[in-house]
Amino acid sequence: MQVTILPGTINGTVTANPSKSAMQRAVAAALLSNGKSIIRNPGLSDDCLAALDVAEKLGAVVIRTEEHIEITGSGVHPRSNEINCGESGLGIRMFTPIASLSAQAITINGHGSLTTRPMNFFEEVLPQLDVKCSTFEGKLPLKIQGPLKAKNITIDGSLSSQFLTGLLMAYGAVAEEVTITVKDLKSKPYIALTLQLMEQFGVKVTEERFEKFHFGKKQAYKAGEYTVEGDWSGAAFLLVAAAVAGKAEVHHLNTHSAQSDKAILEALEKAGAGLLPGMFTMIVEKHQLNAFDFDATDCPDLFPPLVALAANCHGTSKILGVSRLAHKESDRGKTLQEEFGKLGITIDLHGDEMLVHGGTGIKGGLVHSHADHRIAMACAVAALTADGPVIIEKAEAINKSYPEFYDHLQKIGGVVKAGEPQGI
Ligand SMILES: O=C(O)C1=C[C@@H](OP(=O)(O)O)[C@@H](O)[C@H](O)C1
Ligand SMILES: C=C(OP(=O)(O)O)C(=O)O
Repeated sequence: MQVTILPGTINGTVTANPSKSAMQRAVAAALLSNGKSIIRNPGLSDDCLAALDVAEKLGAVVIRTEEHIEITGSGVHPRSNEINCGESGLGIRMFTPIASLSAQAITINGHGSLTTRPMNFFEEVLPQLDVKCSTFEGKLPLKIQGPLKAKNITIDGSLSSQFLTGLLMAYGAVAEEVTITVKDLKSKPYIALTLQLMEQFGVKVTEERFEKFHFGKKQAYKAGEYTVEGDWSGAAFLLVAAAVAGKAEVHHLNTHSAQSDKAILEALEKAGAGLLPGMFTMIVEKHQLNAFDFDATDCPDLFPPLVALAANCHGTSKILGVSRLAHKESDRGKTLQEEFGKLGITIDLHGDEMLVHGGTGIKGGLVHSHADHRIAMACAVAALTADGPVIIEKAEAINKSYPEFYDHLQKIGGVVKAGEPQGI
């Protein structure tokens, strides 16, 4: 699907979409709880729907109503010997250790970019926990057979925090007096989010400097009511749109959230945007913007909106953490360089550093999302200050995390047209 975004001014109010990171974790915790959990403000992006499907296949009863989702869990009792995590990195890395809690042999699959993302971690780690595990040359499909035994273990956290999230969630159901030790953990705030969610579902883990995670007496997840927070990762695009092209008010954003991507506020502040934070609302408005330096190692999903911001800032912005992007839905450092290059913005990649030469003027043109939701959204934001329309190919990629994105962009004043521009 093609979408065309016209240059123009932003001015409007919108409510943030639900966080898929929070929603997926809540679905997993509800599956592991005994009894009925109610998830309010549920996310319905593709990654969230895949999580609900996996939870059902692993034994939960899921009922969707107009306002909320009920998940009745009783631990892992697979109804199928195959699960599919769609395109979700978090989904597969979280549900693999969870599915390993059962003694049943299970094949775990996915599609699209997930089939190219590394899964060797499981082959190295799960056998240490008495789980048989094989991959196809480090990639999907994964074949596992548990039951997982929670033991003292040391793992490498440098590739992705998602593997640790999966182990923590699974250990929460069975662990007793054991410690997970992690070396070189990246994306730490995502682990803070995992621990917070586990505690909300009744499981407490003692954490030391994000290196040691200790489980004391045996605990059990407790079913309950959970409201999914607004998503800072998706809202970052709207906040940048406001900073470069007008003004916007975004509701349902918790400034005390554990979500790593609320760090977009620091970058906006460094760039000189006008910020008016409330407890659950952010107002951003356009001011003169200057180049900024920002370390995105622990919030890698911010790279695409940061690049859209930097393209509008006078001077060269430096963003650290590019090596974290190689195994996302696309190789995002290179994808951003290629697609923003088509819009006249030069990006240099030097090791772990990205340099964005901004303020040189954004050109209209034809770009491709590479089936990566965050690339489609970054290009849409860049279009607002371009000298002509930007046509985005494979624009439906947004459905992975933020199906409401184009509607929300329109709500705050963006002009979005399906297909190629006509008579523009
Ligand atoms: O736990 C999560 O919800 C996520 C963790 C991050 O992955 P890494 O830990 O691989 O950086 C992030 O990029 C991803 O979009 C969501
Ligand atoms: C990388 C992402 O998600 P995941 O790893 O869960 O697929 C993302 O949402 O940008």
